[in-house]
Amino acid sequence: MLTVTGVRKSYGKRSVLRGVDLAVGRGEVVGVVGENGAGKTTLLRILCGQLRADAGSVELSGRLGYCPQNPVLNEDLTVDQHLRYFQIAYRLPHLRRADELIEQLGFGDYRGAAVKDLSGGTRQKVNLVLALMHDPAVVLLDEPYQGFDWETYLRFWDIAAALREAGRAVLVISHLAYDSVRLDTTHRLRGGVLTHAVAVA
Ligand SMILES: Nc1ncnc2c1ncn2[C@@H]1O[C@H](COP(=O)(O)OP(=O)(O)OP(=O)(O)O)[C@@H](O)[C@H]1O
Repeated sequence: MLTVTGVRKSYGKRSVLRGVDLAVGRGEVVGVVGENGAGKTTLLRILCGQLRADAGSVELSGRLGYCPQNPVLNEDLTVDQHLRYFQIAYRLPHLRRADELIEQLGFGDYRGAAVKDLSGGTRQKVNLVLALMHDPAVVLLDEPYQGFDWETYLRFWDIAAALREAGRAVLVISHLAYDSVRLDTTHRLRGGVLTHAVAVA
C-alpha cells in the first residue's frame, strides 16, 4: 500500500534523510520513533507530497489521510463547519464516518464551537477526524495523540486497531517507546536511515 525507496532529503548542507526504505502493507500499523530532530516529520511530509525528496521514490495506492503534527484549522470556524468544508473537498455523500469518530473520541458537545474556543486536545481530535473521515486506504499520523488524556489515548489505539482490521495501512510517528507494543512493526529513525526497533514490553 505504501512503499518508500531510497528517500533522501537535505536542508542546505544538513542531510536529514540519507536513504530511507519502508513498506507498509494492508492491515499493518507501523511506527516510526526517533529523537527530536531525527527527521520524522520531514519523512511524513515527503510521504504526503508536501515536501519534495532530493532522491528516492514513494509509491502509494488508494486515498491518503494525513494528520499533521500541528492542527491546520481555521480559528473562526466551528467543528461542524470544518466537517462540511472537508466533506466537499473529499466529495463525501455523508458524514457517517466523521460522526462515528467524534462519538468514539467523545467531543460531540463541541461540534458547534469555534476552534478558537477549543482546548489543545480537542483541536487534535478534530485534526484526527479530518484525516480519517474519508476512510483513506493509507493513513499517515504525526504524533496523533498529542494533548490527549489517557482515556482518549486508549481510544486512539482502538481506532488504530479498527483501521488494521479494515485492512488500512497506517504509519504512526511516535515519541513514546511504550507504544511499540501496539504496533506491528517499529522503526527507529537515526542518522537519516530507518532501522528495526525492538519492542518494549
Ligand atoms: N524547513 C526546514 N528548513 C531547514 N531545516 C529544517 C526544516 N524543517 C526541518 N528542519 C531540520 O531538519 C531536522 C529534522 O526535523 P524534523 O522536524 O523532521 O524532525 P522530527 O524528528 O520530526 O523532530 P521532533 O521529534 O522534534 O518533531 C531538524 O534538525 C530540523 O531543524
